[in-house]
Amino acid sequence: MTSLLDNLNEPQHAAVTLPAEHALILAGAGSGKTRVLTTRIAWLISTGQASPQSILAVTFTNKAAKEMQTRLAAMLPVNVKSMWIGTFHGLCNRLLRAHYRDAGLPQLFQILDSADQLSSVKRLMKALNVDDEKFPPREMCQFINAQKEQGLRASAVEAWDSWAKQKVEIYAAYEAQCQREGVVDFAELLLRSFELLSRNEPLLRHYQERFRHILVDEFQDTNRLQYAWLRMLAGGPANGHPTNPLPAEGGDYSTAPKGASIFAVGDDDQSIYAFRGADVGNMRDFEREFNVKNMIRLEQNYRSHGNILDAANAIIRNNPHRLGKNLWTHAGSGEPIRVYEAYADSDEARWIVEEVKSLVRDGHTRAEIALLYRSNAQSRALEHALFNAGIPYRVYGGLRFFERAEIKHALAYLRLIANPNDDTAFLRVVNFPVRGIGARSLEALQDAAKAANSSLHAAITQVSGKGGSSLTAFAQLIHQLSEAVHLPLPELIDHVLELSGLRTHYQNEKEGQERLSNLDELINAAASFIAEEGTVSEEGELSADLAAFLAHASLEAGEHQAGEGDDALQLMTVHSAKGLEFNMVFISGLEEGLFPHENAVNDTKNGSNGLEEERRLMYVAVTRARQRLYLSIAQSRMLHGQTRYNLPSRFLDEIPKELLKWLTPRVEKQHFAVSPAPSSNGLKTFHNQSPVTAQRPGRPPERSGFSIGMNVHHAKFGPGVIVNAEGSGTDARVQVNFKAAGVKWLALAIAKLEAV
Ligand SMILES: Nc1ncnc2c1ncn2[C@@H]1O[C@H](COP(=O)(O)OP(=O)(O)OP(=O)(O)O)[C@@H](O)[C@H]1O
Ligand SMILES: [Mg+2]
Repeated sequence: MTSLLDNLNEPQHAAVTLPAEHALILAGAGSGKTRVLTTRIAWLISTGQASPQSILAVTFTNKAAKEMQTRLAAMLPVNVKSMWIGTFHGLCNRLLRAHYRDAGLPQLFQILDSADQLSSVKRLMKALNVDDEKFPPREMCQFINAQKEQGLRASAVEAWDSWAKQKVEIYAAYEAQCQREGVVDFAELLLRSFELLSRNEPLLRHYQERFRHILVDEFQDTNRLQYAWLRMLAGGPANGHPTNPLPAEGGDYSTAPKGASIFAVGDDDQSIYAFRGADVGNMRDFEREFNVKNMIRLEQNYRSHGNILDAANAIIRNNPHRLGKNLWTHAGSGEPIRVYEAYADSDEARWIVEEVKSLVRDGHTRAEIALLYRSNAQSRALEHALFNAGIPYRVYGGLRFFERAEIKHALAYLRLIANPNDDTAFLRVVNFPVRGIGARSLEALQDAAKAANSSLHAAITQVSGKGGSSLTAFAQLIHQLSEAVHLPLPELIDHVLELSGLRTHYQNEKEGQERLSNLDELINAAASFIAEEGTVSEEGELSADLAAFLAHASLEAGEHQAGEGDDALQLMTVHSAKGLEFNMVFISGLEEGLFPHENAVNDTKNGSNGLEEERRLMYVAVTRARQRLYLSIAQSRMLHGQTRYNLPSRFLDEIPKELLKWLTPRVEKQHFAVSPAPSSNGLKTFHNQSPVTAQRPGRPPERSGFSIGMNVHHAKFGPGVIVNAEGSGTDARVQVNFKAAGVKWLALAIAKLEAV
């Protein structure tokens, strides 16, 4: 047993062996928070202080949950699979599955992922004849999710003007639609399970008595509802007001009689989900409300070499509102941080490919090399170059396996087997593969469903004529598929692919080969899912495996993909890299406007400063690296169909110069070789013709002394780079991307612009 505690430093040891009381471990990146949390679970169990069943552990991703289970399994002879270790969504799903009746859900309720939610809202707004320009569906989804994350049902949202009232009405109609269809979105998983427990005293007591130890990783990124959920489970008051679960000011629940102890670990400097409602204030509230006596700080970093850590510390120091801590390491300073300034994104990608190749030649495994970027849109150019170079890579969080169209089609059939009233699934495949059901029949069906307040499936009998008979044939197909529900899951899927016509459809499609192999991969995924997590169906019960697999497909999308065992380069956004570590890390696209993201720079709403959050994100990115860190910049980049010219990110300037090794000369002034080309949206775009060495002058304004790509200075807006130009003589205007002020058009005759 002492071996469990070997290799812990003093504060880590103290944290692992704290008495069963509330505790907050506040510590920087790579200081061993996750390791401490996992070791504490093992220690509690192996010393007999806790049974595996009495532990609830919350991780940020499913990948992290799996890693924790693997580590625990290596430390302890217990069945870790049955333990409650998972994400908030995963744990809530488990709770709702176990108590679906009490939660007012069908047994095989389906989970809507974000894309499903959007299409569900769009469909609803169309049915309600709501102007989607005035109420963009995407914003409606954000609105609905934000309400749910505050614990507010539509009936509890206050609206003062007609615009707000209309939003609340859409929210209410959306709630009704989801309920009718037996589906829940991500935010609903949490709210529904919160309500389930807060309204069901015996059930709450059961779980409160069961979970004696609640451990939460990445606590800084919990939102208000998640915090309230934890607080309730831990034996805080059962929260009298179910529609408003937010903690009352000044509550002190530390004396609650049967309370579990909460062991929370987090890092305020790594809070990167404020834009999605996460609230660092939860750390302060936790400390105050639970009267936390055990506060431990860990400051020794075991992950990164000194130079990397110094860079991270230097960057985060620019944020004013920190709880304050500094990381240090015993490891030597290691190598300098390599910086490459490319003239274009294609050049950046090419350079990364060459570096990766040479790392692999030197014996590094690809799985230990990560390629990080701020936005998903950046991955396309990188993937293209990697694909052409034949480098195996895996994208986390991009277009994910379970989100591919052919997979969603197959899953839609499975969802209809589980629940024919799932209208989202119904509409996805009612005429796919094509079976002659036209828009008019569907409109008639939707009208009938609306009149009868029923699902589309239930309204089929109301539609007459030719459309009606095609719809009836579809209903028969679903019925026929449902009769096979007791087949083992992989066989059921195979059967569905065959009978639905999906397989034939893709066989006849020119480029269908990849889609067909993805569909086969779905069967494999189901088989390995059953092997790993298989459930035991009770007599007469609908296939529990099917329900579990569908939940898995919604919740785990993207976190692991086919061919997991291969040695592949790891591609992901910085957000999805949280908590992970790699020997070699590339951070690409370090440009103003991209990282920090332009939307964030001027964003100060919700009391959270967008730029500070971007800086924390940069801190997360840098601290993923163990041995070597590469930073890259592209002077021009194709994004969303336009070429943009950007300045290097301000975060680069925040790293002390002596830590950096420039692989390209730092050229102060760049001329781009550009030629204007018309684009379909009427905007003028420029395409790079050749590398910067070509030195062809930019286009108009002629003789003005300015050219595209030139660095300039403006008395009010400060430094920037010219990215576009039009007109000539006194009409000449240039578009400048200013480092601090963003992109602006200026008339040269008026603006006091200086070349620098
Ligand atoms: N006492 C120690 N001795 C040796 N290695 C350690 C020690 N503590 C932690 N480590 C190692 O340091 C690395 C970072 O630990 P861990 O991932 O737990 O940090 P963290 O604080 O959770 O980081 P993050 O904030 O990025 O989530 C891991 O590889 C871990 O195994
Ligand atoms: Mg961690």
